[in-house]
Amino acid sequence: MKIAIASDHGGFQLKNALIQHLVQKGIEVEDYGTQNDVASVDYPYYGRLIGEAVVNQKADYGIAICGTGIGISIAANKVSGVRAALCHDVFSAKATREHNDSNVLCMGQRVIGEGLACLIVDTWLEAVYQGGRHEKRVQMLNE
Ligand SMILES: O=C(CO)[C@H](O)[C@H](O)[C@H](O)COP(=O)(O)O
Repeated sequence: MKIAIASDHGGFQLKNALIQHLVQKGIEVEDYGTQNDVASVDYPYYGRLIGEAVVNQKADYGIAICGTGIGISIAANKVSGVRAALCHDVFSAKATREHNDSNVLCMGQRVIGEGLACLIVDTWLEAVYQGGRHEKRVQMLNE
C-alpha cells in the first residue's frame, strides 16, 4: 500500500508525526510537502496535489492536513474522482471507508492531537468498503 500525504504550514507537524507512524508500520509514504511550518503556504495547492496523486494512481490513498482540515478537504474534493473525508473521530473514519469508499482522509492539526490522529489513520486504513447499497450512492458522487 502506498499513501500520498501533504499539508500546509498549519498541518506540517502532524504530517511529520503521521509519516513516522506509517513508516513504522511498514507502509510506503510519499510526502508532497510542504517542507516546513515557517513559510505560510496555501492549502488549496496541497489539497489538489493529493487529490491528483490519488486519481492518477500515484498512490492508493491520500492524507491531507491543514489547521482545521476543512480547507484542504474542500480543495481535494474539487478533483474529480476524489472522495475526501474530514474525520476527527474514529467512528467517522471507519464509516467513511465502509460507506463512502473515501480515498482521501483529512484532519486538522489545530483540532486533534497526534495520538488520536494516528488511531484515526489506522482505523481508516483498516476499514473495508462495504459496497452493496452504498455502490449506487458512491456512483452518484462520482457522477
Ligand atoms: O484552511 C484552513 C481552514 O479551513 C486551514 O486551517 C489553514 O491551515 C489555515 O487557514 C491557515 O491559517 P494561517 O492563519 O494562515 O496559519
